[in-house]
Amino acid sequence: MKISVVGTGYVGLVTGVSLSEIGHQVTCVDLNEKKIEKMKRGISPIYEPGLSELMNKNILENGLKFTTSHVEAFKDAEVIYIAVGTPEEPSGAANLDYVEQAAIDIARHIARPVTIVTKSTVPVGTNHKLLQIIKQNLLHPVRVDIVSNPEFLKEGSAIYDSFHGDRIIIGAETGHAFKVMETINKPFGIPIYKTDIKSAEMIKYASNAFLATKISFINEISNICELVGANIENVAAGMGMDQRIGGQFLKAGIGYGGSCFPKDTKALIQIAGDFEYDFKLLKGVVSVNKKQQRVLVNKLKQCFSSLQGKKIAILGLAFKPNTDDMREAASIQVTNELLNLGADVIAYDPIAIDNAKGILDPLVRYAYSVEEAIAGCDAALILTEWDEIKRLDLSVFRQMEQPLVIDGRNCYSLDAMKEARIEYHSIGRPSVIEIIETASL
Ligand SMILES: NC(=O)c1ccc[n+]([C@@H]2O[C@H](COP(=O)([O-])OP(=O)(O)OC[C@H]3O[C@@H](n4cnc5c(N)ncnc54)[C@H](O)[C@@H]3O)[C@@H](O)[C@H]2O)c1
Ligand SMILES: O=c1ccn([C@@H]2O[C@H](COP(=O)(O)OP(=O)(O)O[C@H]3O[C@H](CO)[C@@H](O)[C@H](O)[C@H]3O)[C@@H](O)[C@H]2O)c(=O)[nH]1
Repeated sequence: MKISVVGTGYVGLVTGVSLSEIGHQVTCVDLNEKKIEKMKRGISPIYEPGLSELMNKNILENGLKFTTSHVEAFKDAEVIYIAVGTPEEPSGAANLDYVEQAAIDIARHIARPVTIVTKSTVPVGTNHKLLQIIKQNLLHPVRVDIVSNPEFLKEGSAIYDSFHGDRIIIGAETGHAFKVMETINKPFGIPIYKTDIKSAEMIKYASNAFLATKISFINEISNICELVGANIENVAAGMGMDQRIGGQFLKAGIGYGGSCFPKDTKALIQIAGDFEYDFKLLKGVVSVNKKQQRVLVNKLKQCFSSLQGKKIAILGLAFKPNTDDMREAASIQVTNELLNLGADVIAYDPIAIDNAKGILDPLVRYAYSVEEAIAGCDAALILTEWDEIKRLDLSVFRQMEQPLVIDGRNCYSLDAMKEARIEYHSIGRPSVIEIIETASL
């Protein structure tokens, strides 16, 4: 089918590339000329494993196109996906300016029947509103169907997720729209769940809110583990064996970040609030997450009488491994707090440094290897569990005069740290200094 995708952020680009890969004729349109120029030259604007290769393959083999022209993108399209951002408003609500503008852009350029598919995460009721906006702005009286088709990809494994997702949600109200979506998506071979539009919109928010709840829950348990002397890794493994609970998203750490969980949890609280419903549980999830992001600095504070002038290495800046995305990364809060406490902060990330430079405080200095970051430091804080960091030869920490590692992602086994005789504090597990002290009694 002839498909256009509006917006080439994570979702738009991955959607465009994967629809092209399964044989559709795809044109991606974005207002950002620099981005489009890059993609035309085969350069992905995002670091995402496998994306650049698949994008170039589809440019060459399947005629995947990029443009800034609405005329070029919309004139022949049978289906148009909206994948523009829905960022957080100061109130927590989703900002719908970009999706509404995209709807107007579409309405002003279509001259044949079109199915509009919303991939962006939008509050319940938005698709009906978009359909109204489109109908009010049409220059030619053509049939328009609307579909809610929320996206569930995870950054860092976006390509894999597109081809191996657990389900494709299709919210529609006409037989024609369901048929078009089934035709488009059949080659993915992923189970399709058909529902009404409002339920599809809610499935997306409820799914993210549930996953965020799992994370805040396990983080609370990890804090209690530290108090009672249990080990969160063992607790999560034992819990996850119960298929009703499931082992995924039970990794304790420094809270969730990224472009989705923080904003979508707040947006759902707001959606409920619009109907005077107080979503107490989700408010708890959000406040636990805020508290959890402070856990590392609190642990560090307990190791020193003052952090004034202390040199602290930050290992990992991206909100999760295998992405250069810095949106709502814990590193923002942690570096700000350390600088406020007078520490000298030197940071390393294998991929995200360029993005970090535009986001972190200018006082943060950067290193281009783990070794360079920790040389002469008083402590190293691990914020992102990159493979490179997990696989480090632990002797590298010996470059610190008194090795002290505070790990927000539980990258190393307690036994290995004990053997390396490195003071090691992690999440929900006994501290290695205590183990060394107890063993030598
Ligand atoms: N990032 C993810 O992993 C992810 C996963 C699932 C769902 N989502 C949802 O998908 C949506 C997009 O997220 P993202 O991270 O890809 O967004 P993004 O903000 O990174 O990218 C959006 C792109 O849309 C472009 N744009 C804005 N208005 C436009 C217009 N009128 N015409 C053409 N282009 C326009 C921008 O220039 C930008 O390149 C959001 O609603 C988000 O919540 C994101
Ligand atoms: O057990 C876990 C799992 C994740 N996280 C953290 O949670 C955040 C989000 O991680 P993840 O969900 O893997 O990445 P995202 O790319 O943000 O993906 C989420 O948000 C997307 C946007 O809506 C959805 O499409 C995905 O299904 C949903 O997983 C990151 O900070 C992770 O470090 C944990 O702390 N513990």
